[in-house]
Amino acid sequence: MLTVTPTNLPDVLLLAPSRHGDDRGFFSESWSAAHMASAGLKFDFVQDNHSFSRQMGTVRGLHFQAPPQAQDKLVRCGRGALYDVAVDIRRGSPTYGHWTGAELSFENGLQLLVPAGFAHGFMTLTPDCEIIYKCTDTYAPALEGAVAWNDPDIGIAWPLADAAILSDKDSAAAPLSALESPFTYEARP
Ligand SMILES: Cc1cn([C@H]2C[C@H](O)[C@@H](COP(=O)(O)OP(=O)(O)O[C@H]3O[C@H](C)C(=O)[C@H](O)[C@H]3O)O2)c(=O)[nH]c1=O
Repeated sequence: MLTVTPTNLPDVLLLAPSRHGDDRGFFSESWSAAHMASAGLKFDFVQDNHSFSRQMGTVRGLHFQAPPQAQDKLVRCGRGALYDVAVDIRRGSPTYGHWTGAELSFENGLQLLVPAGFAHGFMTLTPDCEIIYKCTDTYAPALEGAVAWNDPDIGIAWPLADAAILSDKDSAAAPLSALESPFTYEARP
């Protein structure tokens, strides 16, 4: 069973696969093409990513891959907790530059569906935090792009903004205003 909840950004969805608890713990079908199809969702995932961040307050993002290898992502937290964020970077979108965020954790089992056309990033809320996410295209470093995590024009309300730990790459990312976005908004039929 899969529960799908809309967010304030159309196309970015919060998914909750059911968990079967017993005295040992729980079992969950963390991803099922059948459950996705039942919810009207079809994504051909081809790569799983798994990253580990030792320190609370670690920020990775905001990143995207440009077409022709743009990636839809289905994100979950395997250990600890994190604040996951998507930003609409589709030129012409009525929600261009708008963001949505959700706390994903081992405990809540929630997942965020971040379609291509959205920059993705997260901030860890615990030490020793693991993120696991499925992607619909393979890694293409030449097509990677980034937007500043703390762009004031986006205004993401990061939970631990004063304690952010970033890579040099992410510290140097430009604001959205400097981006020639490779994505164009197409209204759903
Ligand atoms: C993304 C990626 C990276 N790598 C290698 C490249 C580097 O040697 C090393 C670390 O890469 P990076 O610093 O780009 O990792 P993150 O900062 O976690 O980047 C990710 O952060 C946000 C949250 C994302 O949504 C993207 O998937 C991705 O951009 O892993 C690979 O081998 N394959 C990959 O798919």
